[in-house]
Amino acid sequence: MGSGKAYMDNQILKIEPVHKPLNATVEIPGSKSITNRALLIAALAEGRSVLRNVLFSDDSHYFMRCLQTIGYQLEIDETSRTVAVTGTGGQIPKHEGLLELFVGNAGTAARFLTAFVSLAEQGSFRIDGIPRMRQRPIQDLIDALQTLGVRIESEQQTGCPPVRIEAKGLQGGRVSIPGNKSSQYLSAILLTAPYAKNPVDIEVSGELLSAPYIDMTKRMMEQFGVHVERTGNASYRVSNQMYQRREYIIEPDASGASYFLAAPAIAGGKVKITNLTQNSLQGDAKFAGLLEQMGCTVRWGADFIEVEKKDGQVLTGIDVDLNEMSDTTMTLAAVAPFASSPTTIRNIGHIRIKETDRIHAVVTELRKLGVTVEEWEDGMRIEPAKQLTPAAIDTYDDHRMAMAFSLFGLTIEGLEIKDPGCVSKTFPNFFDVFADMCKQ
Ligand SMILES: O=C(O)C1=C[C@@H](OP(=O)(O)O)[C@@H](O)[C@H](O)C1
Ligand SMILES: C=C(OP(=O)(O)O)C(=O)O
Repeated sequence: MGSGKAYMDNQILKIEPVHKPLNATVEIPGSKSITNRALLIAALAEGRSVLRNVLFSDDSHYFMRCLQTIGYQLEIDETSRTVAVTGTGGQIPKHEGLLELFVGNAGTAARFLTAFVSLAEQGSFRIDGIPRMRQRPIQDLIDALQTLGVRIESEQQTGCPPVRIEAKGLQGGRVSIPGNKSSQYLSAILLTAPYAKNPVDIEVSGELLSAPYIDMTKRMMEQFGVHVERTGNASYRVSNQMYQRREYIIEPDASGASYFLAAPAIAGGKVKITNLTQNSLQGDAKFAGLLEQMGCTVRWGADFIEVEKKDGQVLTGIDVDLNEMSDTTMTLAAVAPFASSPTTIRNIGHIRIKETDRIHAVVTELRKLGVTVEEWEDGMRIEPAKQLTPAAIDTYDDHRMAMAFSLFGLTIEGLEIKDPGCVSKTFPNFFDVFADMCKQ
């Protein structure tokens, strides 16, 4: 089987069930969120940073290509998963005319690069993506950057990309930013704030969703030598500072790991993920805790995490607020029908504006398999399934739909995943790693 990237659009992949308990050790590619933060920070630092265990997927390719288009020198070695970035100490390279940056459907690239190019002293930039990206809101970030002195607008006044920026540097000052659509706006401002002309005081108005990603941003900024001051419950101050170039090892992707941790919960046996630890920067590493609540045994080692479902162990459903790790909604939704009681997933309304309307997509595909599900605006309740029927799963150009629903194929004979190549957004060799897990 080739890597996800090799698939043709609309190809269908049949998942082969496993007939014995799993017993596998799995290596997961680098984190998307950490890779794209590290690339941005390294570009802003002065001198050459070497990033290791870099994720090579659509989202990171777009990010790297955009940095190259802007004028950064990247030494890319995909075989050793290493990228060396020569940073320019906050001076964004000059260019003539309009610079077009294409970000596909990478939310992190769209949001982080919008703030990043706003640091340029001069120059016109246009950031655009695939049609779905043109439906993903960015107005709150545009408003915040305007407040900080940037000339920026949503080109078609839709509040979504394409975004036009006439750069003249980031002035800094006070800004309030809503946190109820995406945490990526706040991360974008925090990451670039050290290079504003004046200190930046940021206040989050209203609730902040996906909060662990802000901790990740803060912790990574600290790892590269920049301090973010917490000035209140929901406020931050970043003064003028410089990132320090360094060698940096990127953690395995915890959201990508969730499918493999969930596999033994469905098929029985155990799966160990190497190099993912309890000290992870990623909130999604806590997904294992949900499986533990459902009845699995979880072991954290110095350099691994392992999930086991013991022979005869019955899973129980859980009632969870998944706001802090909403990328794992699809994974939990795939485990839930195998529990003996219902699972309720709450406070995830914002996943309707991601790669697809994820609540609706999950509910629709679970129903195809014969699962009883109740859908509401910001959540769902999944009933235990007495019997699952095989189906061809629509994946909505959403990598997480493809990866999570593959889990059903571990026990259902004849389960098919449509357009499996969409996994290339964050995990191009997903199906190779999945097949290998089943074979071990
Ligand atoms: O900052 C990040 O790296 C991310 C933040 C989250 O998005 P939201 O803050 O939009 O929920 C998450 O879903 C996304 O996959 C990555
Ligand atoms: C929501 C996701 O991606 P992004 O917002 O970074 O495009 C994701 O990877 O599940």
